[in-house]
Amino acid sequence: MFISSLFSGITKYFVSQTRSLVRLSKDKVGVIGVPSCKGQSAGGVQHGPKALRQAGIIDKLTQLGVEVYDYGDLVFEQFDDDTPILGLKNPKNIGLAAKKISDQVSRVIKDDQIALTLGGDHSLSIGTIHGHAAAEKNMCLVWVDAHADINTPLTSPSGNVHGMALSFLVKELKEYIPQIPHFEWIKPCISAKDIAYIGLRDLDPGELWIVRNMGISCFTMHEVDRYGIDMVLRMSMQAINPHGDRPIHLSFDVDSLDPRISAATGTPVPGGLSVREGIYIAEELAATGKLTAVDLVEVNPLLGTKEERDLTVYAVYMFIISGLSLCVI
Ligand SMILES: NC(=[NH2+])NCCC[C@H](N)C(=O)O
Ligand SMILES: [Mn+2]
Ligand SMILES: [Mn+2]
Repeated sequence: MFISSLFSGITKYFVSQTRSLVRLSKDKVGVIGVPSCKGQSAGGVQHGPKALRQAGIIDKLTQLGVEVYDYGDLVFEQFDDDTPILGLKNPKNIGLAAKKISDQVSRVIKDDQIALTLGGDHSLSIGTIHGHAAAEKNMCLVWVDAHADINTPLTSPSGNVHGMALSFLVKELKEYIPQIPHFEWIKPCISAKDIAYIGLRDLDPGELWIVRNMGISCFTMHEVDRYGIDMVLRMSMQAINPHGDRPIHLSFDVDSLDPRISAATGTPVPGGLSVREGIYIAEELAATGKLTAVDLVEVNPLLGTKEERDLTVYAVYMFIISGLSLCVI
C-alpha cells in the first residue's frame, strides 16, 4: 500500500517533469557550411563541413521531421598577399569572409530558420554572431569551449584569430581593439553581461583579465564538476536570459569535449565535457524554444587516427541531432 502510493507519487512527479517533445524556436533549420581555416595554423579544419555532411546530419534531421534548407558551403576568395597586422594573421581573408558569413546568417534567421553553421575554425563566429545580432537585437550567447577565444590582437600569444573571435564583438572591449584593415565594418554587438561561457579550462593571461573584469558569466570545468551540467545551464540562463525571452546563440567548439572523444581538433585540452554533457547543453537550450543559431566548429578531419576522427564526427552528429530534432521522448 505504502510502496504503491509512493510509486504512483514518483510516477506523477516524473510525468509532470517530462517534456514530451523539445520545443524548437523555429521548425526550420538553415545549414551553412563555412570551410574556414585561416584563423588557426593546422591544415584540415576546412574539411569539417564536408565530414559533418557525410556523417548524414541533414538526412537524419529531415527523417526526424525537421524542415532543412541546405545552403551549401560559402565560397571565399583566397588572398595570398595577406601580411599580418600587429601579429594578427590573415586579416584580409578573415575580415572579408566574416562579412559574407554575417550576411548569410542574418538572411537565414530573418527567413525564420535556425542558422546551423558547420565549420571551419572558430574565427567564423565573428560573422555568425554579428549576423545573428543584426537579425535579432536582443540575442544572447552561450559559448561552449575549452578556450575563451577573447584575446585582443594585442594580448594574443599566437596571432590566430580563432583565439580572438569574441574580442571584436564585445561592446566593453571596444577601446582595447586596435584598427585592423578589413575588420572596420565589425561593430561590437553584444554586451559582456549577455554572454555565458561553459567548459573553459585553458585561458591566456589577457583573457583571464578580461573575463574577470568585464562581467562575463563563466562556468569553467570546475563548475561543471562541482554543480553538474544541469545546474550550470540553469545558472547560465539565470544570468543571461532570466525571463527566457531572448534568442539564444550557441557557439560550440568541439574541443570543449574531452579529447578522448574529440581528438580530431587543432587545440585539444584534457579534462573536458563528456559526450552526454555536451549533448545535454544542446537539448536543454533547444528546449527553451529560443535557440536561434548554432555554430559547430573546429572539427579537423585530418587530425588523429581514423577511429579518433570517426568518434569526433559522431559526437558532433549526436549533438546536432539531439539538439535540433524532436527526439526527446
Ligand atoms: N578556437 C580555438 N580552438 N581557440 C584556441 C585558442 C588558443 C589560444 N588561446 C590562442 O589564442 O591562440
Ligand atoms: Mn577551443
Ligand atoms: Mn573556440
